[in-house]
Amino acid sequence: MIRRVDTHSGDLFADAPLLDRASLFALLAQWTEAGWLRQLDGAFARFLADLDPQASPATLIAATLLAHMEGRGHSCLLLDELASDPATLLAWPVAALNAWQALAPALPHTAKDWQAELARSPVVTQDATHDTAPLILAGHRLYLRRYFRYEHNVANAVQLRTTPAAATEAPVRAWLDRLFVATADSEPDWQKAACAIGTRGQLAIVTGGPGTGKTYTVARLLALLLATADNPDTLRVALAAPTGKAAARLKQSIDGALQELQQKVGDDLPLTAFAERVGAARTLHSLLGARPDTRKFRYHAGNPLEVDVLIVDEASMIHLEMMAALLDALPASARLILLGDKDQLASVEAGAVLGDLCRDAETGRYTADTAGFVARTTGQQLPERYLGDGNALAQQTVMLRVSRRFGGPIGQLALAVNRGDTQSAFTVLTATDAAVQWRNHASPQEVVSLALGGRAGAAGGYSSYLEIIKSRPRDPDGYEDWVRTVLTAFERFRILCAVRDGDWGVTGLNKAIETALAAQDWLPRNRGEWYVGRPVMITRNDPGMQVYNGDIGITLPDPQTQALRVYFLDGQEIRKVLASRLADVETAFAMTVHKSQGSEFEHTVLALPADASQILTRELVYTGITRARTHFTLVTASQQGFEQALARRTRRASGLYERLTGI
Ligand SMILES: Nc1ncnc2c1ncn2[C@@H]1O[C@H](COP(=O)(O)OP(=O)(O)OP(=O)(O)O)[C@@H](O)[C@H]1O
Repeated sequence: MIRRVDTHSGDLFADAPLLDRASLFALLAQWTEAGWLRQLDGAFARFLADLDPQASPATLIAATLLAHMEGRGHSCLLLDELASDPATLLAWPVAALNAWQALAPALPHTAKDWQAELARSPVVTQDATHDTAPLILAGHRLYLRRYFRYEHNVANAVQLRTTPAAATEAPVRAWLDRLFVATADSEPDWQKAACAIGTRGQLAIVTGGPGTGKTYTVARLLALLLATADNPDTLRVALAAPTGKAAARLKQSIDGALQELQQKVGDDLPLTAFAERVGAARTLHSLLGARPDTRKFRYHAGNPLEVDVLIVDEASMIHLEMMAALLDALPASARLILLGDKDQLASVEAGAVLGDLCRDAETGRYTADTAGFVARTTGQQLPERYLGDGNALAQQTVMLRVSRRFGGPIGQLALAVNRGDTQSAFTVLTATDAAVQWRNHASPQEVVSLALGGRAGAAGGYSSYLEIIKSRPRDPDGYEDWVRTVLTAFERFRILCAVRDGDWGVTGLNKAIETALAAQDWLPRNRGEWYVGRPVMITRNDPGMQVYNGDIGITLPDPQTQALRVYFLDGQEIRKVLASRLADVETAFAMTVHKSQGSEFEHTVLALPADASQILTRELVYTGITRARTHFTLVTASQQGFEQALARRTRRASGLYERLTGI
């Protein structure tokens, strides 16, 4: 019988563990108290124990871990890794792992043993279609029913959409030769190939790092689709992205690219009128018709979106549930084009959908059939090294490999980090280039001083937007323009954190920055929760008020009533909400790297604590660096923490790739 566990060492104060239900729940309570599990994880096991009074402790512990892993972004629990390498899978602190090891003799030893044990319980099924059990066992993967269904639906929809449809190749070739300039490069023009591939099948993915021309390419693909459409006047195109900011940026870039193309193609294609018809880009929540208090959207298979072509940018931020909802709402006849950087951090919520979908993007793995199609439609032969036997999705995926505006030190640093090449990263960080600076062995105070404008030559901290706030116009006519200037100035500089809590985290730094700005009279010294100049981020969707998770606004007085309102900028459009009506917000001088996805700032500061264990990953550092447009400052507590981050990859358990590949 297990009586007690030492939460420092993980030692069990008992001899050999003999696991029964009561001792299991006592143990789970201790693990929760120690912070190794969430309350929810144990509560889920209790719920299953009520459903099946015979459920074995091993089944209940698997359920607890499954809930726990879902909370950490995994779509399933990998039983083979749980048996063979729990330390890597669970990534728990040493004491927790010791406790797990002490328990191990009482648990199944191999993946097969786990499967056999789980299969015995009526709360687990291997037949998801006929049985309503809450847990689904699929080989060595254990799923919550909800996630199994999402993954299954996404895989099915992707498979249906990637069946190549017969494309009329001659007009595609003719238009592609007009839209792209021929190059003498030995590498293929992947942008041109992406456009060709985008015309066959009902799904195409264009992935690439920042500035590789994803929007440039998709604007040409739109022109191509318009030029080759049976009924171009009625072609319905929608633009969307996970956040309002990313959506506004997408619309702006596409409009710009179409305007430019209009000059190229003259009267042969009405691209300017087409851009106007496309309308504004929406957030995915708004496109799908999110409703308050329900996970269900207004648009779904029974009430599909009225669209022929849907372009979704920043697809790395789309979580599994959202991707399932998006594919469900899209009519079979519609074409979906996903744009995104597969190397960025995955969504906060469970799933790493773009990463899973782009598993073969680097190597291409194009079949002879695809290579033939690309050759006929673009006049380019794909080099041997990109040929292979990839799945149907790999045939519809193109990776853009050349960055057009990211070649300097920031681009070099991003590349080195993405490869895990610590040496090259240090070479860039220690070179004396104004674009990249590194403050090592720093304290959080260093970050605060940067927020006050402590770096010459770069967008200088937050004082510049606060300076503009001080010159509020008296004339109400000029008010909107002033609001726009304030919001634009705020977007020039940002502090990104790896963690939420502590001195290096979002909460600690926000507080310290507020205090420091107030000490220099940039902010009111006596301020309540809401004050003029407070930047805030929305932390929960509220479709009723049209504010969405991740939206960033600034608190300013209403020109008529002086009541404090939060103003948001979508492209050039201003939205405002009464501050007192916003419940789910946090101050946004410092924000997490996760929440910064889809945004770029002239000067980005990335603050990395010495030890944030599993949170500090290569993807996190890469995402942080690639938010910087002209200046990047890395602030680290220790060099070792940075090195460890580069060595650590984000891995999310999922069965999506295997489903698509039929493994
Ligand atoms: N083939 C090309 N020839 C000339 N300019 C190009 C080409 N491809 C892209 N560009 C230019 O490079 C810049 C970056 O392109 P674009 O914005 O499309 O990249 P992106 O991958 O969408 O970037 P982000 O990651 O920021 O969304 C733009 O100014 C674009 O006009």
